[in-house]
Amino acid sequence: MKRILITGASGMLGFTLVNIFSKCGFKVYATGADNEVNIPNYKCYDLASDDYSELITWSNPEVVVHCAAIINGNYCNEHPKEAFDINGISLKKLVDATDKSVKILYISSDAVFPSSTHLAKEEDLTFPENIYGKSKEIGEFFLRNTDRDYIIVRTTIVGLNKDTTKLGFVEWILQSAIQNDKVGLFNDVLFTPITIWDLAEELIFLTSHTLPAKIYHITGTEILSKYEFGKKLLDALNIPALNIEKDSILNFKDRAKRCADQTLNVNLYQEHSKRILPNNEKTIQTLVSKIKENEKYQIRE
Ligand SMILES: NC(=O)C1=CN([C@@H]2O[C@H](COP(=O)(O)OP(=O)(O)OC[C@H]3O[C@@H](n4cnc5c(N)ncnc54)[C@H](OP(=O)(O)O)[C@@H]3O)[C@@H](O)[C@H]2O)C=CC1
Ligand SMILES: Cc1cn([C@H]2C[C@H](O)[C@@H](COP(=O)(O)OP(=O)(O)O[C@H]3O[C@@H](C)C(=O)[C@@H](O)[C@H]3O)O2)c(=O)[nH]c1=O
Repeated sequence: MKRILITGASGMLGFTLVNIFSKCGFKVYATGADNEVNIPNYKCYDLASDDYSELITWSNPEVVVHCAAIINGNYCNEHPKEAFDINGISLKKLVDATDKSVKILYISSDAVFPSSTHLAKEEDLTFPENIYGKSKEIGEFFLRNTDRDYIIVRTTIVGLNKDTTKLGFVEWILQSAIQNDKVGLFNDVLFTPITIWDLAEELIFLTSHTLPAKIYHITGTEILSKYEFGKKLLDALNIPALNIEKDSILNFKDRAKRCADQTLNVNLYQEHSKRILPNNEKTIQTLVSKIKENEKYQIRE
C-alpha cells in the first residue's frame, strides 16, 4: 500500500484528494492548518514551521501531494512574506525534510502566467502579475532546482468545499443565485476549468506512472469566460440567473491585480499520458451531480 502525505487536506482540493486516494487503496496521511477536521490520520501542522521533520517522520511518505496554499489574492498582496513562505518556501522545506526517493507532486496555478499569454504552454515564460502568482512561481523554482523526483501540475480548479461555511467561486455563484443577490461575473476573464474530482483522477494516474516531462498543465480542454461558466452551471441546474450580470475585470479596482487570461494548453499532458481531459460539458455535468448530492443546496432531479 503506497504511503502518501496530502497537505492542505482541510481545503477544497486536499479534502477531496484524501477521500479519493483512500478509496483507491493508498495509505493516506493528511495535514492542514485547521484543528477541527474529521479525517483519519490527520495532523494539524503549521507549514510556517522552520523545518518539517516532525511532519515527515510522522507520515513517512513515498509520495507527497502538496496542495496547501494561501489562495486569497488580496490577502497575499497584503501579506507577501507569509504568502512566499507558505506557498513557495514550503517546497524547499519539503525537499530538505524528505529522502531522495520521495516523489513530490506540487499543485501550482495558471497564476504564474501573465494576462498576455493565451493558452499557456509548459515552456512559456512565467511572469506572475500578483503576489499569489509569484509565490506559486517560487514554489516551482525550488523544485526545478533539485534533482528530485517531482511533478509540477499547473491547474485551474472548480469544486465544492467540504467546509460549508467557505465560499469558493462555485458556492458564491450558487448562493447568490439562490438568494437572488446581484452578482457581476467577468465576461473578459477566460479560463479552462477542471473539477477537483477530475483532477484527482489525474493525480492518481501521476503517482503510478512516470512521464517524460516534469511540468504539466492539467485543466479542462475548452475555454470559457467566468460569466459563461456561471450561466452554464445555473442553466444546467435549472436555477434562474436573474441577477447574474456580465461584468468586467476592469471594474475590479483597488484589489490585488488578477490575470484576465487564465487559460492553459493541455496538449503536452494529453499526448504524454494518453489521457483525455474533460471538456466544458463534462465539467458542468460533474459539478451538477456533486451539487445535487450536497445536502446544503437541496437541489433534486
Ligand atoms: N482554488 C483555485 O481556484 C485554485 C487553486 N490552485 C491551487 O490548488 C491548491 C488547492 O487550492 P484550494 O483547495 O482551492 O485551497 P483552499 O484554500 O481550499 O485550501 C488550502 C489549504 O492550505 C492550508 N493552509 C493554508 N495555510 C497553511 C499553513 N500556514 N499551514 C498549513 N496549512 C495551511 C489550508 O488550511 P486551513 O483551511 O485549515 O486554513 C487548507 O487546507 C493550492 O495549492 C492552490 O494554489 C490552483 C489553481 C486554482
Ligand atoms: C471570477 C470573478 C471574481 N470576482 C471577484 C470575487 C473574488 O473576491 C475576486 C477574486 O476571484 P477569484 O478568487 O475567483 O479569482 P482569481 O483570484 O482570479 O482566481 C484564481 O484563484 C487562484 C487560487 C488561482 O490559483 C487562479 O488559478 C485563479 O483561478 O474577484 C467577481 O466579482 N466576478 C468574477 O467573475
